Amino acid sequence: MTDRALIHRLCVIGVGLIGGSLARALRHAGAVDQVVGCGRNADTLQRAEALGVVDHYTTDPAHAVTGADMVVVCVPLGAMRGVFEQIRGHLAPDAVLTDGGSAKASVIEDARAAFGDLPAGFVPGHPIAGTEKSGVEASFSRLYNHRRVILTPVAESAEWAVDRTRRMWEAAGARVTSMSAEHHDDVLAATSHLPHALAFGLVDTLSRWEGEQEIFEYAAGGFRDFTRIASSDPVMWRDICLSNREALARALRRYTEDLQRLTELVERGDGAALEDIFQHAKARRDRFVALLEDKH
Ligand SMILES: NC(=O)C1=CN([C@@H]2O[C@H](COP(=O)(O)OP(=O)(O)OC[C@H]3O[C@@H](n4cnc5c(N)ncnc54)[C@H](O)[C@@H]3O)[C@@H](O)[C@H]2O)C=CC1
Ligand SMILES: O=C(O)C(=O)Cc1ccc(O)cc1
Repeated sequence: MTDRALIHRLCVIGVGLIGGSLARALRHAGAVDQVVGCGRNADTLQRAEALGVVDHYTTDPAHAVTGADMVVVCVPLGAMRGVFEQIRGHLAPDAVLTDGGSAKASVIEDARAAFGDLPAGFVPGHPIAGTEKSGVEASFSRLYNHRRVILTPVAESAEWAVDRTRRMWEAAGARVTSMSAEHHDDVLAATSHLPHALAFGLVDTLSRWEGEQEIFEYAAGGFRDFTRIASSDPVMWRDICLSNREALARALRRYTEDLQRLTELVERGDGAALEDIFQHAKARRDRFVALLEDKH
């Protein structure tokens, strides 16, 4: 007799980069018996089935969650509440309900608005892994390898549910930590939401400068590195910025103040102060990259 898989029936709502990669990783690890995909578009789901990412699919979320012991919602943040409303009353009592959304307080608020009393199986989560690409075609099984996943359990989250969610992400290759949704949103505003807003903003600004054709023609690797994430999905990032408005606005203001100071140093020609900033930043980034490489 073989061991029981960690998950019998996995339901992924939103089979794109994040949901598709999770399904692939769990299949690869032998951690799931059956994967049901759900989305709005039957053509996309059919492609997911053809790629072997899901075994079955349906466009009806209520039907999709029926009989699932693990439900992972991987839709853009603006679609979370609608999905929760559609699955309300159809989850098995012992099912885990988790998500991959990039902001967490808004997902919890959406779940409270949709469910009233939160199910004991509800465990919000966020894989700190992704790319600038979207859709099931961009998904791959190693996406979560050695990457972090943050869980932000609420008071209602049962221990068995948190434990099963943690084991699912570990089976996908990730390292799991927990924190409050508020802390998560502050940290991610600084490390992810701010850089994405800046990259989108920089490319937009330059694209409206006179002679923009020439600017882009002569852009070097540094420009490409800095702006890769401006190729990310605009609707997804609109939703993230709106869902984490307060923390992101605080981060943008702090950054604007420092940028103002940098502008003054350049105008004054204060080479010593500029070099100080650059030395400090280089040392900090080199340390960060070395740490990342250590973990691989
Ligand atoms: N792209 C990234 O690098 C990361 C994204 N996230 C989060 O993961 C979530 C999903 O992002 P991706 O997988 O990148 O997006 P994606 O665009 O690749 O996939 C989203 C899927 O959800 C489906 N969808 C949209 N609205 C829906 C609805 N109302 N009902 C059912 N399905 C619906 C879309 O058709 C698509 O298949 C987002 O909440 C995002 O914030 C988290 C970590 C990294
Ligand atoms: O493309 C990249 O490097 C990313 O930073 C991907 C990413 C996007 C959104 C998240 O919530 C987490 C990771």
